[in-house]
Amino acid sequence: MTYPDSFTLHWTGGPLCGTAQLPASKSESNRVLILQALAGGGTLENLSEANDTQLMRRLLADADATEINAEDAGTVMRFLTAYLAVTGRNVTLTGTPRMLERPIGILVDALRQLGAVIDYEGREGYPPLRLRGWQPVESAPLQVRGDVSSQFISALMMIGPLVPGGLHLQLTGHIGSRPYIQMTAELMRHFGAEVEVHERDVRVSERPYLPADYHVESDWSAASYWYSLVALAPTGSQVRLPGLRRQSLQGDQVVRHLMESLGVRTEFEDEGVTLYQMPAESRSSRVAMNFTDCPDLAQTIAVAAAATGVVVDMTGLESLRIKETDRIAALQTELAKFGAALKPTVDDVFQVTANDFEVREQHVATYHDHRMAMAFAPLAFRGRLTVEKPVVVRKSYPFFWEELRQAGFDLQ
Ligand SMILES: O=C(O)C1=C[C@@H](OP(=O)(O)O)[C@@H](O)[C@H](O)C1
Ligand SMILES: C=C(OP(=O)(O)O)C(=O)O
Repeated sequence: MTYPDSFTLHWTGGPLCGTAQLPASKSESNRVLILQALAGGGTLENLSEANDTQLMRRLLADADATEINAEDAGTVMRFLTAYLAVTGRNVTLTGTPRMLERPIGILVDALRQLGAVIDYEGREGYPPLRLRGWQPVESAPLQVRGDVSSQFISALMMIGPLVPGGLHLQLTGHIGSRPYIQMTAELMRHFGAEVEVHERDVRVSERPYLPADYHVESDWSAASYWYSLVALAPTGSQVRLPGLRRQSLQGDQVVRHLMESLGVRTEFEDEGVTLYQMPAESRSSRVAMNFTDCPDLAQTIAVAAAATGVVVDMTGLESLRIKETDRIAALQTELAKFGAALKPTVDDVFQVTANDFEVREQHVATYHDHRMAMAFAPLAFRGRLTVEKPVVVRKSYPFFWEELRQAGFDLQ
């Protein structure tokens, strides 16, 4: 699809009803691509069309490249750094200007202790990186901070079976995004690995991966935008989302509980879920939510809460500052355009509030961040709205705007 410079969105119909297609999980897809590369095979069904995943697939297939560009994909940058380090490649890893501001030192330090030769081509602790091979060594337990990005831990875990004597990580500090670590462990087991994750202790045995087939579940983070759409839509709205499972590996499935406070009920069916809008009286007036385990849901909830008038005390937002953009600053600037705020209160709490929330032809900037675009789009139920640089959705949900059009939005 081609994306214009901006989209003006507008809803003219009655209740939102129908079925929406979700992309496949990019977190599952990008792990399985690495694991199948290490295992030497297996079929992969329902691979995500997301740019982050298609990029991972292309880069893994290019065995001769001397420079690899991970663009703006955190999982690609972090997972490939570990994968390429232990496969002994001599290669430079780089990314978009924003990727060069996203830290990677914790992962590089750990890989060096495992015998990887890695240099910084620019600023210490940040990409671009120059990988110069691997002399595998048996290592003492590695101390790895858990409070910057779980992707470092997942990246190390996935190469664990190749490390002589296995891998032992001792996680330090506050551990964020823990469900993604669990997802990594589960998928590794699917490919024959022996891995144990306890509170702060991760152990992976040295043992070859086995090829295995995998069918990727739909993406729960992407589903969050449909929850928000149902929350903001006219009375009586409901949407069916195929491809989501009750037994999910994705921590963002917690959206179904969080969204109850904002008036959306979930019903599981054999092949997916249906979301129902509940009466406005069923919404909470004030609620506390912690995003330590599900940072990618924070923007969806902040915008939906502001629009529905639910005061949310948000915690666990620390990692938002180092994602595709500083998501806290971006939310603050964009919410202010609608008469809403995300204000620091006490002890790392950010409170979402809205006075006279109004949608009247505002332009939402997206900061190279797919989640800014998708989190604000549901506001089009409340008035005409322009989303700038809609191409950003390519990263995780390339056909998002098509789905909105199918659902009945006017997009110009
Ligand atoms: O491992 C993964 O697939 C991801 C982990 C999370 O990142 P952090 O661990 O940096 O919070 C999440 O925000 C990202 O979208 C995907
Ligand atoms: C943070 C995200 O992705 P990544 O860190 O993989 O770039 C995201 O998809 O919201």
